[in-house]
Amino acid sequence: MAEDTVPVFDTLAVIGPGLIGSSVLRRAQAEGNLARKIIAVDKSPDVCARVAELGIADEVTTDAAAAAAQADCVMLCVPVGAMGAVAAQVVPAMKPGAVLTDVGSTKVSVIEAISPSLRADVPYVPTHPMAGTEFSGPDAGLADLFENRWCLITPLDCTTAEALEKVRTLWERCGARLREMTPAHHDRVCAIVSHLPHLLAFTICGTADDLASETRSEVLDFAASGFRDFTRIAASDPIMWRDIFLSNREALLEMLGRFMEDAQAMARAIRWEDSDYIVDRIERGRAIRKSLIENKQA
Ligand SMILES: NC(=O)C1=CN([C@@H]2O[C@H](COP(=O)(O)OP(=O)(O)OC[C@H]3O[C@@H](n4cnc5c(N)ncnc54)[C@H](O)[C@@H]3O)[C@@H](O)[C@H]2O)C=CC1
Ligand SMILES: O=C(O)C(=O)Cc1ccc(O)cc1
Repeated sequence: MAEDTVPVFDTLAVIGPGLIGSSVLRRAQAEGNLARKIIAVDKSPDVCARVAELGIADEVTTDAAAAAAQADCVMLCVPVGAMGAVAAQVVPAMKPGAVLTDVGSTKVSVIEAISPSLRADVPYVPTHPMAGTEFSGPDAGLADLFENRWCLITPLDCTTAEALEKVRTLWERCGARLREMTPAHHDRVCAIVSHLPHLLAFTICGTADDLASETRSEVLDFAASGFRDFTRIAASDPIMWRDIFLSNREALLEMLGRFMEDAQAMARAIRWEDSDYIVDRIERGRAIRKSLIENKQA
């Protein structure tokens, strides 16, 4: 058997087969070399029934501990606020040497929440695939969601080299590009590139919605592409984003503070007709967009 056809894990349990978890399931099914057997676990019987209907896992159950007991890798794909409780349920049931990993959008507080459940014989590899959409649930997943997207990995002292290598291979086989960093650095980077933009999108839609009703209907009728682009992000899942904001509170508040200072500076430039400042800021935005396109991340 060629090396890249050998499955990375014998049995992979995906806990929370929503957008991200079901994308991993679909990829595992499409490639055949992520795991020999795939188990999907969700607390919601409706989600389990849908995953079974979609036929994207070999086994589907609401019993997280029973699935974890069979698995060589348990991947937590639940909202970040649920990670600690789910780890407490699954880790005691895991086989010695089986790998624990998560895909949460924040890392410091997820690691803090999972740490009390960790065992010396269960290596833990925290990850964050930087790919997604505004949709959630098992129907939203895509086998190529991670193709050419970054997956950030924040190894810890309890991350063995062997577990890290396996999780890296799993994400490479999902098509992702990998980057390792510390959990604290991860949270600052994601606060600016992901969490603050979502906060701004939710806020601007709220501001528009607070306007008098006739103006609000005009917003809906005439929304130019600027507003429309914010509404896509603002359609994201409220529980997931509540959890992200609360769990990355410090880094997010710091980036929001910086943003508000810069927005004030822009307001001042507009008030005093400082054209050079305005043009400079817009040119910087255009340059960032151009680099994203060159990096194939647009
Ligand atoms: N949506 C996105 O674009 C991205 C999300 N993430 C992270 O991935 C994780 C999952 O996000 P999505 O797939 O978007 O969420 P989702 O809402 O589509 O799926 C989450 C699933 O977890 C299940 N769940 C919740 N609590 C549970 C529990 N205690 N036990 C078992 N199942 C439970 C829910 O029933 C749901 O089916 C989150 O931590 C999120 O921060 C990471 C990258 C991108
Ligand atoms: O849909 C979008 O624009 C996203 O930003 C998706 C996304 C959401 C959460 C993450 O942690 C990573 C990516």
